[in-house]
Amino acid sequence: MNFQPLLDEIDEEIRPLLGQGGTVASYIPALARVPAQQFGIALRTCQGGEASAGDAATPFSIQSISKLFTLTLAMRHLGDMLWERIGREPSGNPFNSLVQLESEHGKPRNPFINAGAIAVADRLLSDGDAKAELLALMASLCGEPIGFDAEVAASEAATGYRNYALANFMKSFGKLDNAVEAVLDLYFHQCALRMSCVQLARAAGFLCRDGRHPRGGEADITTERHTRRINALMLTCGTYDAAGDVAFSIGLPCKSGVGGGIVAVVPDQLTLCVWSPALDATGNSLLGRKALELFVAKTGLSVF
Ligand SMILES: NC(=O)CC[C@H](N)C(=O)O
Repeated sequence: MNFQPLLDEIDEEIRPLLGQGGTVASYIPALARVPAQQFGIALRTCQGGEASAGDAATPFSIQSISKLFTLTLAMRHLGDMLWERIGREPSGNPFNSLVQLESEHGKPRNPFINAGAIAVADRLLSDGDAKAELLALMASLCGEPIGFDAEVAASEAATGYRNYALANFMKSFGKLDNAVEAVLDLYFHQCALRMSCVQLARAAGFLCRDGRHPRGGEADITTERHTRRINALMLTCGTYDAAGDVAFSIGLPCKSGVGGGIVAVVPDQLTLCVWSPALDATGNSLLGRKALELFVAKTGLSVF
């Protein structure tokens, strides 16, 4: 199927809504200065067909979408042992919340909230040069080099008080093996990966191919079993305390980031990435969600 006319149509419907709501993340200058009036959408089928519209080639800070890729690596390294340190339940709380950690003895609810991703980063660090491994994975998935935005990484470190609090709290429960500074250095860098919608739709391609490499011919990224589990976690936890509403209104596994990107998966069919920097109160892209709702309404594609 040729999705290009559909993506053009969605772009035309979304563009008049730009600037009409939401706020760009402002906790660091590099994100605060991103112009809100941008929208991109890109799609890749599991056979490799691609379509894109709007600002789909503009690189942005992928932020929490990176949690998808570090989780994939950690599941590869640790298998089911990973779940000794990290839960699989939606948190129902904001992504950077501290409240559940105390009563739950430093075990984060899931790998997609900040605490969970910090715990994943700790596990990866114990297994070698995690930054290099992450960059190699992203380059392989995209077929071109992907880099960290040094300014974003430095600002995340300079202002990441809550993330330091989360990491120190987990360390106090004996739930991080590595030094807090080293764990957060990896976490801040993964958040600072810069990619476009086109690159993210490609990179997530293994999630609609039962874990096989998006471009085929190369080693599998992960197993079919892990892929099913990653997609399940995206559906239940990938958009934080909006996950229930996203499942209700979109019905696809999604992973968002405060840079305004959302990756979505239609298992066995395609992966999508939408981007628009203005966020709703839950830290998810307002028009990104709207665009995914339009996509599902127009195609009838959903896991339900
Ligand atoms: N939801 C997000 O994208 C959060 C990422 C952000 N860098 C943070 O750690 O708070």
